[in-house]
Amino acid sequence: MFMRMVFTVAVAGASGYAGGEMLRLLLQHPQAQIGAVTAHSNAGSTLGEHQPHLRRLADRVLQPTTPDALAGHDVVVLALPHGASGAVAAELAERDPATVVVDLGADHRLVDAADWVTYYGSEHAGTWPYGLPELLHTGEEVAAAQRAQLAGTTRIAVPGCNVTAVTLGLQPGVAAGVIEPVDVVAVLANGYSGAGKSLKPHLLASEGLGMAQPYAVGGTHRHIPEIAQNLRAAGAPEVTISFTPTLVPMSRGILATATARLVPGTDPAAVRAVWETAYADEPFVHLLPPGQWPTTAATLGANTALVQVAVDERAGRVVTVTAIDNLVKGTAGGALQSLNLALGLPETLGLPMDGVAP
Ligand SMILES: NC(=O)C1=CN([C@@H]2O[C@H](COP(=O)(O)OP(=O)(O)OC[C@H]3O[C@@H](n4cnc5c(N)ncnc54)[C@H](OP(=O)(O)O)[C@@H]3O)[C@@H](O)[C@H]2O)C=CC1
Ligand SMILES: CC(=O)N[C@@H](CCC(=O)OP(=O)(O)O)C(=O)O
Repeated sequence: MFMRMVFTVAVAGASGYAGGEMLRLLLQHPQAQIGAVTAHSNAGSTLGEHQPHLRRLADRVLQPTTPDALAGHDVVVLALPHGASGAVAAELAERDPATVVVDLGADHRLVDAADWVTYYGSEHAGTWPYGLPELLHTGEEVAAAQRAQLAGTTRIAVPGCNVTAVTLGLQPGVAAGVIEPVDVVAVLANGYSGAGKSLKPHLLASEGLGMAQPYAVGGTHRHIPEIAQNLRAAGAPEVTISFTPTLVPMSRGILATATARLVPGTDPAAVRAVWETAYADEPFVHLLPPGQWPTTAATLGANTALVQVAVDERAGRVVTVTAIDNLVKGTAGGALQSLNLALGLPETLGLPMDGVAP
């Protein structure tokens, strides 16, 4: 719909990590024109005080996050805490249903309202088309169904960053029926930016720089139902997942190691071809050559997910390792990729394929 046009975009939560990364990517997008930038407690200050790396927007004044500030744009990106985007989105829909609203938070991701209540403990805001273009659906070799849902949509629920990493690692094996999704174990190393900017004692550099610390242990993490939802889309009738994230001293990045039992009778030598086929045509999901392992460093700043798969024959398990930048493919990059599809633009437009190193 905006094929040869500029689109205007407002970013709510522009003082935060996800909002800041969205702005960084939008500045590189040839058809995006940045409109209002809003915040909450920091409204009234300049963007440069919070995002000093975004030089071209340094003098922009952050407005309060109100429907008045956000209305009148072609696209609104909500980078707000959980529970805050539902009300804002509802007001925007009343004012201008044609505005494309992209929610980086969790409010509109889950299909089952009961899952929302269990893991988030509030009223469910509703379900929107899910912003993971590569999501496999049962019986398909390519992710055409998810892309079809995103084409022309005015609502996008961007996945959680941990969810993106674990889903991309495991879903080819689920869709092809070579792994059993009832005994999945995922352990993740997570950078601190995933926790947002708000101050918490365990996130102080004096504490965090010297340790790796697990959190949300024992089946409590909010991303568990979202991962299960995705693996069910890929064809798993039932999913059981043990999920343990670990904060490690890096600012960006997720390294997700997810393992599952190999379906008995499966030829271990045939497993790699399943992942090769699933991702052969994906611009942003790269299965590495045998023997090369994903690292978070190789994804920083890029919208890529690096994936590797191996079979542990003695344990009878398939081991997948996936690296992403939580703020790019895990949030803002995945959002922009989905937004391109929603606007009828080339999916890869304006998105970085190459990272920064070292
Ligand atoms: N960080 C990440 O890697 C990822 C984040 N996300 C999601 O993106 C969203 C934003 O996360 P992130 O940027 O990390 O968080 P931050 O804490 O860094 O930023 C939060 C933003 O929301 C604003 N805000 C805070 N409270 C309210 C409120 N009550 N109403 C409206 N605005 C408010 C803040 O404004 P102010 O500064 O003025 O207080 C700030 O702009 C969350 O839903 C998060 O879960 C999703 C995937 C990955
Ligand atoms: C390090 C850290 O705390 N990471 C966050 C990731 C947040 C995320 O992916 O986003 P949503 O909160 O929008 O689901 C976590 O594990 O909860």
